[in-house]
This record gives sequence, structure tokens and C-alpha cells, in this order.
Amino acid sequence: MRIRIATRGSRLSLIQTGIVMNMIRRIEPSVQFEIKITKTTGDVIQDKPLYAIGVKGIFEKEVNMALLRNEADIAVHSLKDLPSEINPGLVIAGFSSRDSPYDVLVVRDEYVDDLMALPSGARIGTSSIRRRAFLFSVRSDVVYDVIRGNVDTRISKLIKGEYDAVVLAEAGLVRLIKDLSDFHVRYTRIPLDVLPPAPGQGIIAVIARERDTDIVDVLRRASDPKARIEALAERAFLRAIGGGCHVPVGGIAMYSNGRLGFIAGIADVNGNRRRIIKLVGSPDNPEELGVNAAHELLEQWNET
Ligand SMILES: NCc1[nH]cc(CCC(=O)O)c1CC(=O)O
Repeated sequence: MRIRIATRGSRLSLIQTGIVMNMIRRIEPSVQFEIKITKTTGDVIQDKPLYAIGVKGIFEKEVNMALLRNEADIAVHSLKDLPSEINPGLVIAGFSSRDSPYDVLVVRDEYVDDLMALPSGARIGTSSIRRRAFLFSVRSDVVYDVIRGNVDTRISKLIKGEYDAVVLAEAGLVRLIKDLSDFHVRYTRIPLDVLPPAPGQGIIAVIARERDTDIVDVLRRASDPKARIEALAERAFLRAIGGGCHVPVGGIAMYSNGRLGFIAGIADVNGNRRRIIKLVGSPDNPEELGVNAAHELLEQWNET
């Protein structure tokens, strides 16, 4: 079997592509890969915050177009970057095992690494309105500054002292940087019920053409069953809440001991008001739990 992989050319995307190739090789050892790097608008425009360029998932859609044009067979993405609807004819057929879903506070070694202990007026770099809105509701006395560029760029801006702390996904950080102490930075996890992660955070998704049943089947078998169930719940949550990049919501499912838990949160853009809910459901119907979480969250949001 030969599989052509479409991916963005960033270091993180290429590392994630490597993870997916290993996933597939485990069940199809003779597979041959060809990597097709797709340059996207996002790789050209590096100086504006994402929400200023356009809707969530535009770059991912550009990569997926390579599948519709038959220039590649599968596409690799961070699940959290995929829009809630993908192109007709394409399916998310593969799910990696989940790396940490946490957002983390990254600081230089000599600085405070506890969100609640940061000095008033500290400058925190984040361009995510989800992160800013939820963090503002516990720390309204620090300054949230836009930060753009890939994870490496953000870390170098922190090292240079342009920010006192940056907030990043632990999964991306760990995939990119083996030993943070080499850079004299360290991080702490922000609790899930303080900053609910983006749906899909920590999971790598693999898109295929629906009609390529052989490839879809290989990807299904290569997938991590636990991550797949969590992903289905979180994607259902995202669709039910109707979240694009402009609504500060987070939602994460956790499969353990035969039960599926869900933590979801919503905040207003200014971080003045927020709701966090926790639900438990059955892993046999992850979509139902995701939809219930969305409805419960919106209900609580609208009644107060
Ligand atoms: N939006 C960028 C992005 N997309 C996926 C990850 C991290 C990897 C993952 O969540 O799987 C990141 C970096 C970040 O948010 O800090």
C-alpha cells in the first residue's frame, strides 16, 4: 500500500506526520509513504493574530483540498484545529492516542510558575480568545498580549523577555521540545476546570476520502480507541455549541474506568462571566454526552 500524506510544513506538523506514519506502520508494516507539504495562507501571513485572518480551520481546509484534488490520500492535523464541519466526501478516519490535553503556563526558570501567584501586571502572551477569556476570570489584573507565530517562535519571544509567561498546549510543547530546561524555561499545568481545553487538544486527526474504504479501514484499525471515543464526544460538543474561533468555549472528555466524563466551559469574551460544568456519561454513546454537555452549558449560560 502507498499513501500520500498532505500536511503543513511546520515543524509541529511534520512531527505529527511522523507519529501518524508510525501508527499506520504498526498495522500495515509494508506501507510506503510520500509526504506532500502544502503551503497555506497561514504559513505566509505570520504577523497577524489568527482571528484577524479568518475563520477557524481555513488552513486545515486548504490542506484537505489536496485530498479532493487527488494530490494526496490522507491529511494530518491537530484535531483541535479542524473546523466543526469538514468537506463532504472527507472523513476523520484516524485518531492518535491522546497526549496531554492541558494548557500550560510557560515561564523562564527564575519566574513564578503559578498562575495565581503571578505578580499583578505580568504580561502573558496568548492569542487564543478561549485562553484569555477563561484566564481573565481568575486573573483580571494581568495583561494579555497577542502573540503570534509557531510554538518555537513563542518560546523564543518568552526567552527574550517580550512576555513574562506564555500559555500553550502541553501536547505541542512536548512534541516539539524534548528538554525545556535547555532553554531555561519550565511550565505548570492549568487545571482543566480553570481553563477547559479546546475540543480535540492533544489528539492528532487523520482525514481520508470517504470512498477510499481500504485507507479508511487501515486508519480505523490504527486508531487509539480511547482517544477516538473522547474525540467523538468533543466533536459532537463543538457542533452542538456552534463554536467557531469567536466563542470562548472549551470542552474535554475523559474516558476512564468504563465511564466517560466531560468538563465544559463557556466565558464571555471579556472574561467577566463564566460557567464550568462537569458531566458523566457512557462511552457507548459519546456523541450524546457531548451534545448534553453543550445543552447543559448553554442552558446555564442563558438563565443567569
Ligand atoms: N493552534 C495551534 C495548535 N494546534 C495544536 C497545538 C498543540 C497540539 C495539540 O493540541 O494537539 C497548537 C499549539 C498550541 O495551541 O499551543
